[in-house]
This record gives sequence, structure tokens and C-alpha cells, in this order.
Amino acid sequence: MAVDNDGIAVVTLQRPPVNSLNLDLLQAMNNTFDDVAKNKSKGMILTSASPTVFSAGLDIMEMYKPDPKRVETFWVTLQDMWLKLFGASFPTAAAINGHAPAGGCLIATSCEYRVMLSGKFTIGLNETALGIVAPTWFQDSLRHTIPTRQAEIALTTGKMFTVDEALKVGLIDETAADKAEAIEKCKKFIKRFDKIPSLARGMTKQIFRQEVLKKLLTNRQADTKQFLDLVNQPKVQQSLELYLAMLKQKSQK
Ligand SMILES: CC/C=C\C/C=C\CCC/C=C/CC(=O)SCCNC(=O)CCNC(=O)[C@H](O)C(C)(C)COP(=O)(O)OP(=O)(O)OC[C@H]1O[C@@H](n2cnc3c(N)ncnc32)[C@H](O)[C@@H]1OP(=O)(O)O
Repeated sequence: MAVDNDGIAVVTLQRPPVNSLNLDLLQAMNNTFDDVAKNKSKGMILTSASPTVFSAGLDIMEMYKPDPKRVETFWVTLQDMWLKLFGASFPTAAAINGHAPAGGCLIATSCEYRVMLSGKFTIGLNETALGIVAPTWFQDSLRHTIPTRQAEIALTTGKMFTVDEALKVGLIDETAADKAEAIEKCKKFIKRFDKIPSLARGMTKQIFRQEVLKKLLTNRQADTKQFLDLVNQPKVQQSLELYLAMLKQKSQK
């Protein structure tokens, strides 16, 4: 992860080849978010070092034949990442310079503003298409971004939106021709708060988001148990094996 700082922290996800979210990356993100808060940055922009993938979502290897202690730590660290990002008092934006499926879409929808590169990229919560259920807080992040009816249809169909579709439904706020332009547009969004007192801004954001945050905070243990029960089911392990094989086959073509 690289952080440039000119008052606005630009945090670049850098875990080749596809920025899949494993335990190490999630821990690094959490440390970085804490640093951004401590350094009193004006705001934070999340982007990717890959020219084609913002993030491929959760690292499936963390869930396939998992070590019991590690997979639990993995999930709790993912919850922490979401609580820190969705609940950040500083302004957040995502310069989405590539595909953003599942956990990649979760990161983007946890930010306050999204700029995505025009091109053949897709974004969405595709869990149902994989035969799994997007956790409540994944669903809440989408519902917080696009109208409820569109969110329900997107979640139940596992829809991956093209850039044009994402713009039309409000899943992204703007498009950009390249990464530099996407970052500039995100900076412009964050600079809109230059004349707004930061305490009032931060508290307003937290009040606006508190219901959704509270849901996970009060249900953390149950959420973790639900994930662990699911991930340890033989049928889920079988699906993960097939999905991994499919991804491998596709990447070797
Ligand atoms: C599936 C989980 C099931 C059950 C768990 C139980 C339930 C609770 C969990 C609920 C929440 C889940 C949220 C998630 O985020 S799950 C992950 C969903 N992600 C995806 O479906 C994306 C999969 N990847 C892709 O579609 C493409 O890789 C992508 C479009 C992002 C990029 O395509 P590109 O052509 O550029 O790269 P590839 O050649 O496909 O991939 C390169 C190598 O990376 C490996 N890869 C890709 N994605 C993942 C991943 N998410 N985890 C681990 N590894 C991944 C891919 O296999 C290639 O590997 P090699 O063959 O090079 O070794």
C-alpha cells in the first residue's frame, strides 16, 4: 500500500495480481485508515496500483480449507475495515480504476464518493450469482448508495453493473478518462468540505450512518458465527474449490 500526502491521502491498494483482500492487506488497510485519522488529513482517496482491477473482493484462499483461528481473525479484521471506512469521520472517495466485484464493491460503496474509469470494467455485489449470501453490512452499503428497489434487484440477481449502468443508477458519481483524472475528481469532491467545519461535517456523517454501523456493532459475534458456520459447510467448500478452478482455468486461457 502506498500513501501520498498533499493534505489529502491517496491510498493505493497494491497486492498483485488483483488486490484480493487477504488478512495481511486488510490489516494494512486498517493501520492506514488509523494513520489517516491521526494525521488529520483533509480526506482519503482509495485507488489501485493495478491498471485493470480495483479489487477482486475477498481472497478466496482465506476461505478455502481455512485454518480455524486465521479465518475467524480474517472475518473480524474485515468487519474492522468496514467499520473504520464506512464510519470514518474524514471525507472518503474511491477512484475506481478497474473491476470492483463483491468485496471490491463493498470498499467503494463504503466511501462517500465514487469516480470510475470509463471502459469495460464492472462493479457490483455478485454474491448470489456465486451461490452465497452477501452479509447484511455488504447489502446495507449498497442500499446506502443506490435506491432500495434497484439495490434489491441487484443483490438478488448478483448484478455486475457496467460503468454506464453504474452511473445511471448512482452507484458511481462520475466517470473519468484515466486514473489521474479520477483522483483529481475525487480531490475536487473532498475540497468541497474546505469551508465546512470538520466537526459538524464528521458528526453529521456519523449520525447519517449510525443505524447501519450500530447493526453490525451490536451483532458482531452473531455475524462472525454465521460466516464461520457457512464457510465450514462441506457444500460451500466444494463450491469454493470449483470457483477457484474456474478462475484458474480462465486466467490460463
Ligand atoms: C466465493 C465465496 C464463498 C463462500 C464463503 C462464504 C460466505 C461468506 C462470504 C461472503 C462474502 C463474499 C464477498 C467476496 O468478495 S467473495 C470474492 C468474490 N470475487 C469474485 O468473484 C471476483 C473473482 N475474480 C474475477 O472475477 C477476476 O479475477 C477479475 C475480474 C477481478 C480480474 O480478472 P483478470 O482477468 O484481470 O484476472 P484473473 O486472470 O481472473 O485472475 C488473476 C489471478 O487472481 C486470482 N483471483 C482472482 N480473484 C480472486 C479472489 N477473489 N481471490 C483469490 N484469487 C483470485 C485468479 O485465480 C488468478 O490466479 P492465477 O491463476 O494467476 O493463480
